[in-house]
Amino acid sequence: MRALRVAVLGCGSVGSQVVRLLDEQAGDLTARVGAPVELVGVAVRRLDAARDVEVPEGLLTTDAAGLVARDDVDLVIEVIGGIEPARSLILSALENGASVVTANKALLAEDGPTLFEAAEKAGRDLYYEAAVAGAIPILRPLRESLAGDRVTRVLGIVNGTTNFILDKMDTSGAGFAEALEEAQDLGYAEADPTADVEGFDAAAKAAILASLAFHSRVTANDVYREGISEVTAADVQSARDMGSVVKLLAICELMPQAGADDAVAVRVHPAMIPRSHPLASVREAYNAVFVESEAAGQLMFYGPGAGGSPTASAVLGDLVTVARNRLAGTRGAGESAYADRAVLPMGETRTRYHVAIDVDDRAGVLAAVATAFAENGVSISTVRQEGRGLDAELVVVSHEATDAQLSATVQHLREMDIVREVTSVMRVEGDHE
Ligand SMILES: NC(=O)C1=CN([C@@H]2O[C@H](COP(=O)(O)OP(=O)(O)OC[C@H]3O[C@@H](n4cnc5c(N)ncnc54)[C@H](OP(=O)(O)O)[C@@H]3O)[C@@H](O)[C@H]2O)C=CC1
Ligand SMILES: N[C@@H](CC=O)C(=O)O
Repeated sequence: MRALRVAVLGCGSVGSQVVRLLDEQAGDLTARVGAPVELVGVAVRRLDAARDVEVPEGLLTTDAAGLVARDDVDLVIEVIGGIEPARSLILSALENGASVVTANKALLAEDGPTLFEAAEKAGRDLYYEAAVAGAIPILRPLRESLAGDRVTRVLGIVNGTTNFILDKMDTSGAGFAEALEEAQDLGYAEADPTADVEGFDAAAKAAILASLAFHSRVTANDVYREGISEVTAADVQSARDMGSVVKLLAICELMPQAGADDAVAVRVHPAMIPRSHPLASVREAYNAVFVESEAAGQLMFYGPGAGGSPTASAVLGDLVTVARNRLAGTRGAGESAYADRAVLPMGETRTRYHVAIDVDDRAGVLAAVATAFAENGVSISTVRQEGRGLDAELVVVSHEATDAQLSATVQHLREMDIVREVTSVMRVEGDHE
C-alpha cells in the first residue's frame, strides 16, 4: 500500500506537536486514513534551535520552497504563520499537486480568496479547522453540519490570551497591565502581545467565521476592531455592579436590508454580557463560540482555543479528512461563498451602550443627561445614580440604537458643562433587562 507523504512547514508550538502526534499515533492514523502516513520533511528557520519534539534524522530542512516543490509530497501542513513566505509556500504546494492543511488565520483572513481559488484550480483540498478556536471543532460544523440551516449570528470568545486577562481582572480586581504581565509569565501572551490585546487575532478569526457562516467572502479589513488595552479596572467593576462581566467578543451578524439581500456586520470589541449568558462562564484561556441559526436554534462550542497540542489535534483531524479524500480521489466541500453580501459599516450596526458619567450633583442633571440621549435618538433602558457629595455617578444603559447614534451621544455628554468626566463607555450584549 502506498504511503501518503506529508511535509510539515514549521516546527514551533503547533508544528512540534503535529510531528509528535504523527509519530505517536502512526498506527491509528494508518487505520483511519486507510494507508500509512509518512513524514517526509519538516521545514524550519533554524536547524540548531531547541525543539519540543525529536524530529527524525535527516528530515529537518531550511529549504521550505524545495520541500513543497517535491513531486512526491501528497500533503503539506503549513504551521509557520504570518503572510509570507506562508502564502507563496501554500500556493506552490497546491500548484505542485499537494493538498494543504493550515492553521494560519492571519493569512486566511487577509488573502483567503487567493488560496481558495488556487485550491479550486488545482482540484486539491485546503482545510483550516485549527485557524479558529484551536481544538474546538467549529469550522466543520459551520461548513457541513449546518449547511442545510440558515445561520443568523455567531458570537464568540475566540482569543484565549485576552479572555485570560479579562478573567483575571474580573476575579482579582487587577488592572490591565498587571493581568497582561501574568498572562505573559504563564506563556499565554507573546512578548509582543499586540495581535492578541488589540483584537487583530480575534478579527482574523471573526472574518473566517463570518465567511463560512454567511457564505460570503469577509476579510480582516471588513471587521470593525477594538482591543482590550483600554479596558480599566473601573469598567470591570462597573460590569460587576450590574451583574455582568467584560469579554472580548467576536460578533458576526446577518442584517436584513429593506429591498436588498441581507448584509453582514462583523465586529470585535470588549462588551459587557450578563453573568447568566453562556459565554460569561468561559474562564481563563478557554474559547467558546455561540451560534444562532433559524432551524437549530442556539448551539455552543467550547474548549481550549490555543496551545500546541490542542491546535495540533485540529490539524490532525484535517489531515485525516484530506488524506481520505486523496485516497478516494475526491475533494471536500471547498469554499461555499456564493453570496456576495454587503458589509455594514460599524456606525450602522445596532448595539447598546453602558455609559458611566461623573456629573455635578445638582437639580436638573438627570433631565439634562436624558435630553442628550433623546436628542441623539437614543432611548434609555436603565439609570442608576449615586450621590457622592458635590458630584454624583450616573450609570446609563441604553436601548438598542445605531452605533453612530450611541457614539454621538457620548460625544454630546463629553461637551456638557455638568459632565465632569465620562468615566466608562462599553457596549452591552445579551439580555440585561
Ligand atoms: N500557538 C497557538 O496556540 C496557535 C497557533 N495557531 C497558528 O499556527 C501557526 C503556527 O503558530 P506557532 O506554532 O505558535 O508559531 P511558532 O512561532 O511557535 O512556530 C513557527 C515555526 O515556523 C518556522 N518558520 C518561521 N519562518 C520560517 C520560514 N521562513 N521557513 C521555514 N520555517 C519557518 C519556525 O522555525 P524556527 O523554529 O526554526 O524558528 C517555527 O518552527 C500560526 O499560523 C498561528 O497563528 C493557531 C491556533 C493556535
Ligand atoms: N494567540 C491566540 C492563539 C490561538 O489562536 C490566543 O490567545 O487565542
